[in-house]
Amino acid sequence: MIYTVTLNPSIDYIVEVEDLKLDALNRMKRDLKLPGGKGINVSRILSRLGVENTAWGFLGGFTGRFIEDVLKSESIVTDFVNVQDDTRINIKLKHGGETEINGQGPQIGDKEAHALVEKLRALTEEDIVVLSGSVPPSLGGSFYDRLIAVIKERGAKFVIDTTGDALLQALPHGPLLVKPNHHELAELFGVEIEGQEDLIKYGRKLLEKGAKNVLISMAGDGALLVTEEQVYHANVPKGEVRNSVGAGDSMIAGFVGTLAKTNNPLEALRTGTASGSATAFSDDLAERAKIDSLLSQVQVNPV
Ligand SMILES: Nc1ncnc2c1ncn2[C@@H]1O[C@H](COP(=O)(O)OP(=O)(O)O)[C@@H](O)[C@H]1O
Ligand SMILES: O=P(O)(O)OC[C@H]1O[C@](O)(COP(=O)(O)O)[C@@H](O)[C@@H]1O
Repeated sequence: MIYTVTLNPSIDYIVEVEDLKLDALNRMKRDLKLPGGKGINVSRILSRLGVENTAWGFLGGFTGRFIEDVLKSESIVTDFVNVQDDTRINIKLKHGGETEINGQGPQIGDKEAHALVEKLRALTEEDIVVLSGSVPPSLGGSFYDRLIAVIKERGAKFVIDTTGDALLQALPHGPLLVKPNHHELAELFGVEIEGQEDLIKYGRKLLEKGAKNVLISMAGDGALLVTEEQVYHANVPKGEVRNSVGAGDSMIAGFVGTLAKTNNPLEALRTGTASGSATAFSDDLAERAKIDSLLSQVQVNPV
């Protein structure tokens, strides 16, 4: 079974304006409220791909109820710890470009944090846990370490999609997959990355530090999969970009769901890329039909 963990879910409030004017009244051309947070996005795509999964994390208040209702309407199994404060609302402002303003997240107390850790004690060796997104400041920087300790104790595998120290600290524990985008990879090592050779060089450093598979996503330029054996490149299919929020999460869902089913990293890369692009070409996360229709356009080649 695949479990996703979203410590800091969000309602993604997508707001489109014709021409953004600062210090003035702007009127929305269009707006859309979507359940968000990285693990939740992974769960929604896994379920569209027919991969059984359960969504774990923290939800609170009227915003939390909205998210839970949408997930239930999509028949996703949820098992969230309830918190007192409202789940955050992240603003995704479309004004020609895409400007994102993400909230800090609610206050989470020791009791609630402990309740989530306890849920992980039911894991088995058959399970994969996808740890995705930022950690609300009230949980403290090392909360993922606490979860990883229980995952390892239970013999389960994990994927981690986060940034900075939280990601670096997780590497020695051998994550099945990490998926930095090209900007995050450069930031992680505090370097400028010039081209494919540099991407591979720093991708290999993540392998040396313990990751089993390193997927480097490059938005419209596709993705590189760096493994011990080989490096592969996947191209992106053609389409009109509508909303790239959640593209990375969709890629992780496609990759992990397919790897769990087939144990074939190349098929996983192909489905992951098609899933990411299908979401970039959709208003909300991609529907299954769109992912399937793009699959034949994705070619995976050794580099
Ligand atoms: N502009 C785009 N055109 C086509 N595919 C895209 C585009 N943006 C994202 N994708 C797809 O989604 C994947 C992940 O996107 P990316 O933006 O790199 O991740 P993140 O959302 O984590 O920053 C890409 O590898 C690609 O398959
Ligand atoms: O936890 P963070 O890092 O603040 O990110 C949360 C945001 O990331 C998203 O999950 C989208 O992530 P990606 O675009 O990287 O796939 C949004 O739904 C959410 O608003």
